[in-house]
Amino acid sequence: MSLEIWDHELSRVGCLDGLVKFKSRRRHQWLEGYRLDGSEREVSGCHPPPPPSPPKATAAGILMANLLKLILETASRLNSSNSSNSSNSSSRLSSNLNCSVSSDVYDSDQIIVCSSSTGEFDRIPLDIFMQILKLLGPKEAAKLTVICKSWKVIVSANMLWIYFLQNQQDPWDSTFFAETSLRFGYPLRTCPSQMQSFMQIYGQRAQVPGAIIIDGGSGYVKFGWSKYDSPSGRAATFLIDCKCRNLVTLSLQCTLGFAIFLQQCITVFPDVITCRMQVKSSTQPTVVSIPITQYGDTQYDKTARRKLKEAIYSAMFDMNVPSVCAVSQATLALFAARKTSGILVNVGFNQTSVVPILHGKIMYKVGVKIVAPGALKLIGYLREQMHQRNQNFSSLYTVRTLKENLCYVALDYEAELRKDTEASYEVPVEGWFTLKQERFRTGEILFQPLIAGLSSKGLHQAVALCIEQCHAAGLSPDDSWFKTVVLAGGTACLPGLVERLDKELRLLLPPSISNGIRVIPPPYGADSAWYGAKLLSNRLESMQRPWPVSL
Ligand SMILES: Nc1ncnc2c1ncn2[C@@H]1O[C@H](COP(=O)(O)OP(=O)(O)OP(=O)(O)O)[C@@H](O)[C@H]1O
Repeated sequence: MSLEIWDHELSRVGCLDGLVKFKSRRRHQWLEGYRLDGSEREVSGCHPPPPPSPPKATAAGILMANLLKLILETASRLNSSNSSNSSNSSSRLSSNLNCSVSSDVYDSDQIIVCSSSTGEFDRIPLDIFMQILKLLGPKEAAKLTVICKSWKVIVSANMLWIYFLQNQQDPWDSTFFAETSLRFGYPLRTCPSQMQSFMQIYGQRAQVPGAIIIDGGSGYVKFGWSKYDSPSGRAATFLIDCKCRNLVTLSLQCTLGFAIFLQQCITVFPDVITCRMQVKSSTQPTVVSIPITQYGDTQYDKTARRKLKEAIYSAMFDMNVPSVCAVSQATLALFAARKTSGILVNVGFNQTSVVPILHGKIMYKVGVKIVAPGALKLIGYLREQMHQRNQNFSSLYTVRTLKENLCYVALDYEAELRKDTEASYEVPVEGWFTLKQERFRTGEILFQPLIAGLSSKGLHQAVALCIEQCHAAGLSPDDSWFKTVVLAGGTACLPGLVERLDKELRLLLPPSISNGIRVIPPPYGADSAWYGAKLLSNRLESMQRPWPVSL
């Protein structure tokens, strides 16, 4: 058999008649025969093999892939002809392939030695072998496991499947997070038990069906498919606010947020699924995020949460959804930052919530804090300031656009007042607008609500109080879980917010507690909860058993 291939480093591989011949483009010398540990055995003028580089779909790769496919076919034929004595088939196949020496296989970061062989392929250095397998792709590589035990060991190497997982749409860390931290569902286990091999994980993930994800925000609902990179669309939900004020569907008195969410379940969600996503609700598992509505730890709050749970079930199952997973928006936003414990600060549409979460569970008994300013208040305050400066605009959309593009949070408010902060932005159709101090005065109401006439705690005070209470509660031997503060919500994208909150927390808290505090920006902006739900829905077990509802 002869084969010629080209690669970016090795210009040619000669005939496969026992020895593999490579010619280095840089050194123009033939390299022949490699020891199995990856170092070359000099046959004629050898040089060290090049470091492994990411494979490219070169002609060389395609040819090599074809070669391996050919081997696979031959091996499968051999395998089936020997199937009458299947227990010995792999060893006979090995001897057919002239096995004699041992091969080295990477297992995660370690190299383990197995005393089997791949016959003539033992002569190929492992890293080149791996490059070839990468070129083959996951489907074809998986087929090679049937050849014999040795091939199975090589092809099952974690490093290969980590590569395949890394090169999927999902970022590698999200795959790892979903598999290690979320795979057992609620309640999350502190220590994930033994990991499966990454080959199994790859195979199982490939079989997980897509789910519909609906993040029912109180201002905007975000919807889309778990298999897609980002939400397919967003729709304003705050418009149904006024309808909800009259909504009395439950015997229980409930908060406005509760009623809005219920209204969303009944009217918005069916519309999103059938009209906007154009899919039959009866065919798709669905993940729903639930805004923080009932945040106390009293019997009344617990009952309200239970009622909400039942209402979600009945609303979703009325739509014939095969399975539903409803998880708090705060928990999902924390997942998006690849965390299962920490303090989630959601700068929401109507209000801002500070939510302590331990192992994926909201710590109501420590206390969820609510501060008044949310996106709506910020927009309202900016509008007021613009009116005072006689700036005219035809819609709130203009104010929102200016907030998103010109506003920021000052690190030192007093110092910022003395600076020239004038900047302009062109809003489509409306034209150019210039803002001065409004640029940072707007975001400042998160820290000093009184500026906008709101008698609420500042965000930093609410977060510091939450951290102190988590510290005092001693819920976990690990004293650092509450030192991770994750921001979420569109308004949390305001530049400077992370730095200011970090600074204020260090000023407010004693060093023994503030040491090690980390404020993390919103992992995916306004879509953080949606991404958290995406991670959850790609979790394997999610699709295989009835899903829990967790508030
Ligand atoms: N980059 C940005 N900078 C500032 N504000 C932004 C940015 N992106 C989005 N926003 C604001 O975020 C707000 C919407 O936030 P979000 O979608 O998180 O609300 P929601 O999820 O509906 O609210 P809730 O969390 O209360 O349910 C809008 O007012 C929008 O102007």
